[in-house]
Amino acid sequence: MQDNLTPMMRQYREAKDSIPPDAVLLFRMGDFYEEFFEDAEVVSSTLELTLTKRQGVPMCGFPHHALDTYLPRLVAAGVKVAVAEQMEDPKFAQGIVKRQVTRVITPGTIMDNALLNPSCNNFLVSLAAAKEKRALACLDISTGEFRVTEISDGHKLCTELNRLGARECVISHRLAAELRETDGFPETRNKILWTELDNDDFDFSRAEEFLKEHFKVATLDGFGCRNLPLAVSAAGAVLRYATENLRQDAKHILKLEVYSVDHSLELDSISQRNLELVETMFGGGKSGSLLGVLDHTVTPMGGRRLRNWVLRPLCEHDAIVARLDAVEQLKLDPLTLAELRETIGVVRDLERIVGRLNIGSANPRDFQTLAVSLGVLPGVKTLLEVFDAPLLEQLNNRLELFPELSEKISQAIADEPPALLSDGGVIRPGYSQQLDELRAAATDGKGWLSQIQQREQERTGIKSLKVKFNSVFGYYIEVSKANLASVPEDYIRKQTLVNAERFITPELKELESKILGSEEKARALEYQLFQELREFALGFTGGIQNAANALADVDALLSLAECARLHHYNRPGIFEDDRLIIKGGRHPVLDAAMTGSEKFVPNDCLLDGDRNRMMLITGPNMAGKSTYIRQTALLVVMAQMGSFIPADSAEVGLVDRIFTRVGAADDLARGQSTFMVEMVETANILNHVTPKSLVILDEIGRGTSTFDGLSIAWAVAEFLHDDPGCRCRTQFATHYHELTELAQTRRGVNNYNVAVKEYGDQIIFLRQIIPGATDRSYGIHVAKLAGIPTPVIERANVILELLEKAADAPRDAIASLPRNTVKARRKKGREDESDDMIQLRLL
Ligand SMILES: Nc1ncnc2c1ncn2[C@@H]1O[C@H](COP(=O)(O)OP(=O)(O)OP(=O)(O)O)[C@@H](O)[C@H]1O
Repeated sequence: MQDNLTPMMRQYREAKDSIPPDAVLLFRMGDFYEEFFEDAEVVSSTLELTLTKRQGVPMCGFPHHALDTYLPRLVAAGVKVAVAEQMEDPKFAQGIVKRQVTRVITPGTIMDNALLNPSCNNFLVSLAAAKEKRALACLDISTGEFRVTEISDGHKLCTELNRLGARECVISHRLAAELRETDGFPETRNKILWTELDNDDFDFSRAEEFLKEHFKVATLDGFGCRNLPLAVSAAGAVLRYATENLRQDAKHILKLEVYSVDHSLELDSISQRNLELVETMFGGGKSGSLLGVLDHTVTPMGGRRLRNWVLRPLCEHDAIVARLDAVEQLKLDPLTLAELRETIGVVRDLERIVGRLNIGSANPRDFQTLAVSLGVLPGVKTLLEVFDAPLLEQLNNRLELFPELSEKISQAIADEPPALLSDGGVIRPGYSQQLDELRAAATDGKGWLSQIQQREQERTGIKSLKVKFNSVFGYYIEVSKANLASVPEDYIRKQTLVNAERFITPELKELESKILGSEEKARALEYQLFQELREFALGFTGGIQNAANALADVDALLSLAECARLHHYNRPGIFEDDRLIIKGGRHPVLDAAMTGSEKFVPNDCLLDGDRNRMMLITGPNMAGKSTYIRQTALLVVMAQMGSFIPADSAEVGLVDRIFTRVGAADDLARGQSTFMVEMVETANILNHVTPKSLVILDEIGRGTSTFDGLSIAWAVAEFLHDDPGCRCRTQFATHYHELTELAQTRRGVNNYNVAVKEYGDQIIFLRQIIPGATDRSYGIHVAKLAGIPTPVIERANVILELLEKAADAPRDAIASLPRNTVKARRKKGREDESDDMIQLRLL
């Protein structure tokens, strides 16, 4: 079969065999990238290109210069793409042109700037598993970040996968089968491309050897990998996969860091979404999220770092205080703060430029931006010297300077270099004498020839003397027969014609060798000089990565200080106990958005251990309950990431996890009902909460019958308050007014409500959280505000009155019930419910 193929098709087949089976191959043929067979169908339908057929073979293609447009579209559509380039100039090829797959682009191994989001990391992760243990390695090949951790708690693993926002995950066939069986990682499954690899790729010895070879070390102990065999398996597998896709060693991956997820406040994917930490709930992007308010970073690295801080607040007192000290000093010196932000704003994406330099895909402009970025570092250092906060001093010490490299680049690269090296004009005039001569030969060649012609005419007195060119002799001087007597002795005769003779001179020949091919030679020399410069720059990879890392931290701290300054935030106190006392707290997003006449109403929070462990918040619809409890969680996130917060004062006892049960986002895709989702989320909280956690509950049990819902809500509240494994800080917003009676039997439960004023049949929301319970929801008022027709509103009022009368009985009964009689309570609830139904039907 293979033998019947044309040589070109055989070459195509070989290339296809060398790439993953699910990747499409863009095969360079002259000025086009061509696709064949199923690949042609995928590409034509994704890019809406014409699908043709030649000898029954489906084909599709596009011009080579359209690659930059089409490649991002294919990758964005989730297609894995392999590119096979022509490895020699077809003009000089003997036989069929050599072609080779130069890269395979999958969502996790993107290097092209056009395909990357500057404000997010692009993580490729891998999972390795053995018994109950899991290891997760994450690699951002574009920035050079490479980390690994071992996690035994499946919940934490899901959280971490979500937090990383991984684009692609590599796992062994074996683990994939296991996950499918156990329905592992449900919430992350759809967002990630799962790539299955051979089980052997995760073999410990193979992975260890690969990593040792990559890092050129004899042991991985230096990276902290001792006794972490699973971590080594995951890390080896992911790096090997990435380098295989890149078709080269990723030299800028200089270290592997071992980290622990326990060093940060855990925010599971549900809380990440509910609290709208980095994007709004319904795919609305960053604007409107907490990050949207906090992000005043001026570099892409800083933007990514701050995003990371929001998703990974700290759990350690000293580390938080160190950040707060830095933010405080920066905030107190607004002039230096502004100057630092302006100076750092010049720095471009150093991490990714260094990545491209190492992979060989950096373009001339990357060098220019590298030089400009490195050029501002001395200024940044001087400005930072003003401060003595230990963290700022530490970061300043990590900011190495690179005068040699900046200078070399400034000398070598032209002021406005083209984007492509092949366009020429990249190297600055004066950098290489040889290059200057070649360029001059190419551009000035014609001028020199006419100068020689004029000079020789004057020297010999032969007016008709001409400098000419042909492909046999190159450049020559032609003198007519009549003037031969005046030809000087240094002319060397080459040819005699009927009416003229042709001569050459040593000077003319020297010039000829300079002019001919000078353009091509100039380009080759430019390429060589560029490569030399690249080699030189590669020597600074580690140093630049360190500096970029420190700059990212500085930029993130500047951003927090700027935000604190703009929105009048204050420094929170951080404590090791379980207090959470906030005075005059504001919701960061709403507070920043309400800049008009209507101002956000500040509220307090009092959770300080035994007597104040649970705040039960009742109050009308639309009063601000959800806003208030989310605000509490957001303020804790901000405080623990080292930010000042929108509050008059705050004392935050360290929180280990924040759990939220807010709203009811249906999960129709996974076939779960609203109530089921609510219960799964609640179960997750009850199973994982610890005494150091903060739990935010916005109504529980709304999705089922009133008494089932109330019973569940009641039992959950009791469990959170009483169970020795929980006893956590809780804010519980509810419309089940019966629950307020818990405050009478539970020492740590306190009632609060949201104040409203009534004017006739109108209500005014005061947005103030005040102590005490309420027994009114004003739901019908809100329904009226929403435009429900008057007859329906009137009828609802009548029904409400009846129901309230009927409900008095069960409420009294429930309040007096002991904890373990939920079943009986439920039964009673159903009986009451049916009484209500009978009355309704009678009305
Ligand atoms: N403290 C505040 N200051 C000013 N406006 C506020 C405040 N709190 C809430 N709001 C405004 O009130 C609106 C309704 O708030 P929220 O959704 O929190 O009410 P709710 O009591 O949870 O309502 P429901 O019980 O119907 O879910 C918010 O969208 C916000 O615009």
